[in-house]
Amino acid sequence: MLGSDPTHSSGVSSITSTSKIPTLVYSCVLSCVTLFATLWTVARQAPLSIGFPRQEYWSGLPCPSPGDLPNLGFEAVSLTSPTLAGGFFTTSATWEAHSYFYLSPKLPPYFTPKNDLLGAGRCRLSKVGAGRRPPPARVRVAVRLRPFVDGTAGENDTPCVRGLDSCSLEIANWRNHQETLKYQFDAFYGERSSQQDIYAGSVQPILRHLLEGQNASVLAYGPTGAGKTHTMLGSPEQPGVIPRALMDLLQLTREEGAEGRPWALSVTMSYLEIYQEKVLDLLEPSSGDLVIREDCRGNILIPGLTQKPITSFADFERHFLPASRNRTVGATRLNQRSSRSHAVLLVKVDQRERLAPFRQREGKLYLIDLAGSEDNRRTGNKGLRLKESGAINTSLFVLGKVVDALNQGLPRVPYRDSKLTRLLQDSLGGSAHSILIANIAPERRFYLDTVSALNFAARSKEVINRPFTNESLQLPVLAPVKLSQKELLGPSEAKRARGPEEEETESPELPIAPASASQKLSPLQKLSSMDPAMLERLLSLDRLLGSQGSQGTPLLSTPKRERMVLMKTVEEKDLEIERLKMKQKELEAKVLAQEAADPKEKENYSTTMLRPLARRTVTVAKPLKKAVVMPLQLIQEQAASPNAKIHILKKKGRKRKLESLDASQPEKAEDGWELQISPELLAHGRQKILDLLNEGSARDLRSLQRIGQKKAQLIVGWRELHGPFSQVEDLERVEGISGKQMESFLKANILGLAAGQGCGPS
Ligand SMILES: Nc1ncnc2c1ncn2[C@@H]1O[C@H](COP(=O)(O)OP(=O)(O)OP(=O)(O)O)[C@@H](O)[C@H]1O
Repeated sequence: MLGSDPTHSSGVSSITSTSKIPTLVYSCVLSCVTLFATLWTVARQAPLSIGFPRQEYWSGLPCPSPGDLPNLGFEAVSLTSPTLAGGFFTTSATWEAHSYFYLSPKLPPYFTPKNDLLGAGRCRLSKVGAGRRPPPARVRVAVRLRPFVDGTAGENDTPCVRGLDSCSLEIANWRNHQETLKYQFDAFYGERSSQQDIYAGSVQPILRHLLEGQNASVLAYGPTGAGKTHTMLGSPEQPGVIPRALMDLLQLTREEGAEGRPWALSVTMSYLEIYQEKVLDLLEPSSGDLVIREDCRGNILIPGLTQKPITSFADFERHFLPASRNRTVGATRLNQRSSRSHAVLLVKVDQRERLAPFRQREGKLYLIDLAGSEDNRRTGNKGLRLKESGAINTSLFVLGKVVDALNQGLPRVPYRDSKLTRLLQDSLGGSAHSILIANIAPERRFYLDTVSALNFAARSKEVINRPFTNESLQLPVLAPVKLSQKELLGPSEAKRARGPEEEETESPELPIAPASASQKLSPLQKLSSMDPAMLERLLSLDRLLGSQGSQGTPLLSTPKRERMVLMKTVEEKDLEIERLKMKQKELEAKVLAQEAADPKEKENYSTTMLRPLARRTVTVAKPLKKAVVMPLQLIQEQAASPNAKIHILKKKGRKRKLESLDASQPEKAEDGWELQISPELLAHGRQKILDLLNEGSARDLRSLQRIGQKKAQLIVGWRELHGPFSQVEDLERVEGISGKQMESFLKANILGLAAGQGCGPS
């Protein structure tokens, strides 16, 4: 039997095998190359063409994202821990795929491994690090390895990462399972480290900067389920960074701000989450998506974000605990209570100097619990969870790009590519003292996430911040503006300007000084740095806008560009006023010249000047309004004559015109109310009203007939912008007061005065 002949069989087989070896090897290599070429194409190209985030694709592949795996210069070192590497890789099919992938000669230069070793046990710094002058404040990076949780450690489960000392750790090398990779950070906290260790070692030291008027940030970063929320929030038994920091900060501010100390201190908190690229106020969930803005000093602001004053830890808990329940969490396969959003707690410390030069400072502390990067193959995310995961991964991907751009000194840092990075703009490469706590998990199934997190952390180490003290002077310049918010804005606007929370804050210890009002009006720009004249105009305009019921953000809180446009408008208005004044002078000169040429006219003119209402008749800016107004007695005399005609001023709509009133028409004479009172009384009444218009406060103005709160504010605003009224009729020029209203106002007040009711404040 052919088949039973071992020799024959083996020989054929042998021959066949021999002849087929190259073909088999070739087809094997080809299929491998094809497989990975396909994966590469799908991951790199498909997302670009069909609009899915690339990160989504990478998260589904059996290897880390290219964004997560640049060669940072960590070099493989000798096998420090054979158990670590061997136990992990020898059975790992994924590892085989990785090694093929990363060692392929056809890989783009991005993946080419570096060969220059820097010495055992040391991470080489990235290129830009070399030769750079010592940074003012490098982002500090700590790594925390959590223990195996809830029996996740199997019998043979060895951790894929282990600590070497208080700053370094090693992890199995995916490139060569005979080696491990060593990383060095500012601090490493192993499985046994307590919440207090992390807090005291890495967070507490930066709190003091807040009292210097500088910003500080603490960010918890890492894959899902690695312990970020545990680190930041903890549990009642093991409180995390947030409660500890608040406890200390409040204690510190109480001590520093005590009576007799140079500064008065106050603390406020805001709490938000970034969920699916929406900024949501956790203290006021109904506020909807909020916008993130930047002021001229590069500070990041969120107008409309609720701020709660806190003076004690109980206060903090009262606001924070219910708000935390508003945070979006959900169950995934990897974490029963997985954060589906990035949570940001913002604590502001305001300081006001009690004595001259009355400086004020503001320090901000961001405590950020980032959502974890997710590999959706393992999370089993579908539907909404998958969508959330896409948003989380995308924003973390942008965070990686931001860190890379900062490290490479690129001219454009893509902060604006996600809400998260926009918010972190002053924490990464900005003005804050920042500490990044990279949380990692020991389980082997987290290996790739752990490597990614460590790489990100190592890259972040190189980011340089430039913290500065946020200090300004309290503003005595506001005093001449007579800034009395309550009075000028009226109750509703004043409430809006103060914000609801301030009602709770107003304490006898911190009276609302002019400067505090300025601060409320100007979170964007410290007013002391502005030209006082410009500031005054801005404040007037701001009040005017407020009084006109403008629903938008107060002027001084608008972004720089919009504010510049408004300031330009003010400038133009000023120019216009100047032009009109010039014109008025010219016309006056002309009139005088005419009078000089024609003495009769002069006589007429001087007679007119002597009469009541003369001002009205000679307003040169409105020459068409010129009219002869006769004393009452004369009019009565003329009215007695059947053919006599008198001229009175009558207005139709906004335009005044001279109407000839036939004295024989009694009903029209009735409209001429001015004729019913003596000229002296008329002149006196007008003058009194004019004085009140020019000198009265909004409250005083409300004592006038037909002037309510809104009109009073309009009048005050107009006066601030244009200066005093030269005649009562100027009221027409106030936006929102029509000619008809002006007329009835004049009539009501003068008649009221004549009837002895008086006008003006009693
Ligand atoms: N150091 C630690 N000691 C004990 N248990 C821990 C530690 N760190 C994390 N855990 C536990 O691990 C689980 C997952 O942790 P946590 O929810 O903090 O992860 P996470 O990184 O915030 O995840 P996600 O990004 O999905 O929100 C929790 O049950 C937590 O109690």
